[in-house]
Amino acid sequence: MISFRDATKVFGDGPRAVRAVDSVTLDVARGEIFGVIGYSGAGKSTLVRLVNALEPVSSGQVVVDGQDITILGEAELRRVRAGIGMIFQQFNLMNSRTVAGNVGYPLKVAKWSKQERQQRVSELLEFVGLADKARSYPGQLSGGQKQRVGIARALATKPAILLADEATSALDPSTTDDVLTLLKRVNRELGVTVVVITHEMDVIRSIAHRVAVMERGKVVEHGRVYDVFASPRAPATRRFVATTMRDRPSKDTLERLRHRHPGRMITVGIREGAGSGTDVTAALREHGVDGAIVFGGITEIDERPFGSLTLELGGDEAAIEALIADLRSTTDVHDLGTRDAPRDDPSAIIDGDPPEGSPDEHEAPDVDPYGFAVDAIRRHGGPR
Ligand SMILES: Nc1ncnc2c1ncn2[C@@H]1O[C@H](COP(=O)(O)OP(=O)(O)OP(=O)(O)O)[C@@H](O)[C@H]1O
Repeated sequence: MISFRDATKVFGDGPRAVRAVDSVTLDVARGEIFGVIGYSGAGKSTLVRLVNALEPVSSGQVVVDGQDITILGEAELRRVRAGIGMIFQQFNLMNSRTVAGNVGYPLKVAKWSKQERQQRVSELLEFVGLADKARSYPGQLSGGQKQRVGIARALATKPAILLADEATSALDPSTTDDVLTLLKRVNRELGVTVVVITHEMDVIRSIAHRVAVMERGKVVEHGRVYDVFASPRAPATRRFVATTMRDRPSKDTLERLRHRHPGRMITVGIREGAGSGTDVTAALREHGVDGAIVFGGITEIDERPFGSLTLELGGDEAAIEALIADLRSTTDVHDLGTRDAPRDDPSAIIDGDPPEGSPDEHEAPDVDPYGFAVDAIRRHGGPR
């Protein structure tokens, strides 16, 4: 549906030039929810603005629904833009118009008749659950309701693509969930391809099928959300995953755990199929080892289970070793040792450090290039 081919956008020139989007090659499939995540200034907004040609590329190509939009004239671009809806962090509603007036505005511009407009507006308000607010003004609505109006307006002309630029960043957690659920319905029920831009990995985890991670204008990693969560490669990706998955004990938590549970502890990755919660229970039973769950969390990504459990093991030493070896054949296991003989520290994962021996071990910065300290991510990026 959308193809970036070596797409580059440079602002300014000479030594002050900023490569906001730097040689991005990426495909967004028809009918999917595609997430783009990155810290402030990574180039996310510029990337989506290339899709509706609000910004022209400096070089490379952007192909939308089979059409190379980098070679189109203004009149043709207007037609392409009509097939693309957009929603924003600050909603961008017209305060002097009613909800119905806002939603119907694009139809007025597109010269729909009054009767057709009225019918389409009530259909849209019904879809977003605001049928009773047609005559209200934006000032009388909550943030979540305003974003619903934004979504209804973006869908008015039946676009095939919806671009959502930080659409939930101004909303509280439960309202965010409602809006994300609505975006899922837009995708599933109306077949609209949705591109979601965000700095919150929770948003990606909740709705995206695939994700691209951006850093300094480049896509540093992309793939299915489940795969990216299960084995994040780029340091930036690991930090994003750590902000949303709080299932592994941090250094401080581990210290407290060791105090309460002096025995042998392990952290076991829980995945779909092999390495599932059921497998862990079966392995414990098979090896005659007791396992007390002392920390952890399992969530769903792309409707598949994902997370980890930290267990304190009790029983015969040899049986425990055999159990760990067995679990290691199907999933990742961190052996935390005992209080008196501590081993692996799973907070290495939370800190975003690459596992030992990985190629970018020496590249993982404590502070990202935009001065966003890892500590700050931990403090402010907690679970919603
Ligand atoms: N119109 C512009 N003129 C000059 N520089 C720009 C312009 N738009 C964006 N930039 C620069 O391009 C880079 C990428 O910006 P962009 O807004 O795309 O990032 P972002 O990831 O969306 O961040 P944010 O979430 O803060 O908007 C930044 O360094 C920004 O300052």
